[in-house]
Amino acid sequence: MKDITPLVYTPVVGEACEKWSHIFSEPEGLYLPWKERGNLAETIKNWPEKEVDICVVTDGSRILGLGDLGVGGIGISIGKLALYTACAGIHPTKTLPIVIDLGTDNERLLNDELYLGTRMKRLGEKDMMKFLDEMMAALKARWPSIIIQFEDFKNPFPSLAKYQNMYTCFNDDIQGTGAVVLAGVINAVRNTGIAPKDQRLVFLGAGSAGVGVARQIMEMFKKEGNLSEDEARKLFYLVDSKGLVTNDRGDKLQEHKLIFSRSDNNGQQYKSLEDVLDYVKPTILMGLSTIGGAFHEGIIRKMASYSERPIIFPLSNPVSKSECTFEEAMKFTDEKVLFASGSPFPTYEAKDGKLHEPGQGNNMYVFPGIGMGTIISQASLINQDMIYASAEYLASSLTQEERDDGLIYPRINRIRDVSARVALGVVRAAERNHLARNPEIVGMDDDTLVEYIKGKMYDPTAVPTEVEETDPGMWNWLTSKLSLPWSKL
Ligand SMILES: NC(=O)C1=CN([C@@H]2O[C@H](COP(=O)(O)OP(=O)(O)OC[C@H]3O[C@@H](n4cnc5c(N)ncnc54)[C@H](O)[C@@H]3O)[C@@H](O)[C@H]2O)C=CC1
Ligand SMILES: CC(=O)C(=O)O
Ligand SMILES: [Mg+2]
Repeated sequence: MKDITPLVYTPVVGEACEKWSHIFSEPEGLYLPWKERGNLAETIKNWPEKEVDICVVTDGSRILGLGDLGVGGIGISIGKLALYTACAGIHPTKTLPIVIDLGTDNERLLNDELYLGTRMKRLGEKDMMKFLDEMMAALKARWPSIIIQFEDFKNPFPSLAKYQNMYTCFNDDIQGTGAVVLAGVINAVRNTGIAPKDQRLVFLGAGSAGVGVARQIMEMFKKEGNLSEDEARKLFYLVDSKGLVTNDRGDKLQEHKLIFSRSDNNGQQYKSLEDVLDYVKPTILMGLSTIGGAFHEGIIRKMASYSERPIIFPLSNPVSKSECTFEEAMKFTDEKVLFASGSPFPTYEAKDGKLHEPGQGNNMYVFPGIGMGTIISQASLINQDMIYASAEYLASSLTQEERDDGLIYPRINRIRDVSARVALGVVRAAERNHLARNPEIVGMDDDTLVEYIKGKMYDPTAVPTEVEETDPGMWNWLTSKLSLPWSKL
């Protein structure tokens, strides 16, 4: 997993999405273009697999931190679903990558004669919602239990608000990221010895991921720190491209930022990150800004001057967009930082020769378990309690050895075990919320349920030898691959 995830996922998947129309070899997923509106149910029938458990859908408008990549965004749907198979054992033929093609505002793509998508400017939110209404209904009509994961939409809040109580769906960037970062923060905050009420958090980036993460951490501070909503909210300072988000900044704030907008700035506006840091003196600094290198030496040194164990999470992807590297964070904090990044970084050799491993605060630690837990429980909805449980079970899944080594996330090579634990948490939350519908799991204790989950995981090393007799789906899949050149197998 340690070797393969950087290839099928961040950072290399980002490059694949950028070059998608040039490296295209086979569809690998479903392309739903605007011109098929009114006909999406028929188009979706073209997908050859009878059973689909889960799909990842993007509109390609904000792929990692790389911006609008049009239909090239399907690479991220494919990459995420490859991780569903690798991390949670969802059978590959039961996964469906989707890109909806509503145009692109990327001039490079519009002028590229090899671009595979529709050559038109991206349509607005109203058209998108109409298209999504039709797609959601068509997916559910064909596969009634399908789980729909929304991924890398530029503005994902309206679809989440509209569909979360209607369909079995979740938004990975708001909810999955919120959960995975919360898990890292739970473990990191323990290591600082500073109580939640005395933490101060600055977020560079107030988009879907930034606000999603801030909301989840706020929930934890309310629960664990016995804080009121207002007391917890006041610990958060969000910074976007215009500076600190305040009520009197003079621009119309997007709806999702309002919850964290400050009113205690006495008319003063803080434009740069440096100014915000001087004002807040935070103990925690999060990067979800897509601005590579934004946490430069001066910023990191300031963080080191405010607390003994500064928490610095440069979470933007891919590596080129990371707000700083692990090496920089270690060097400029005198090796005291508690660190996690969205994309992988190499280990760091400290002055005393000890090797330190960076944490990877990436939603890949939770979305496979959220999907698997939903499949196992046969839950009809994915609610906030299920998302929160994924964070709690991830946080508590570290082994003693990992804790002794100072890790805040489990080692990636254990991801299958970890995903089973996360799935367990999701199932338990579904049961608590009366959403679970699988009669087989009623009354199972935790150990039995974890074994049950693991038993349902597809194991690629156990492909049956007589595939044509035992599993026609697998046979079809294999033969379709055999039409490719040998080198691609
Ligand atoms: N580690 C993980 O698991 C995840 C990481 N991400 C990463 O987070 C980043 C942001 O994703 P979204 O929030 O969905 O994007 P978004 O486009 O919704 O938000 C980006 C935010 O950054 C702000 N920003 C842009 N330029 C800035 C500047 N110069 N200074 C300060 N703020 C600036 C924008 O105003 C906006 O608030 C991406 O790089 C993405 O790859 C997203 C989801 C999961
Ligand atoms: C990891 C992820 O979902 C993102 O960077 O958008
Ligand atoms: Mg994403």
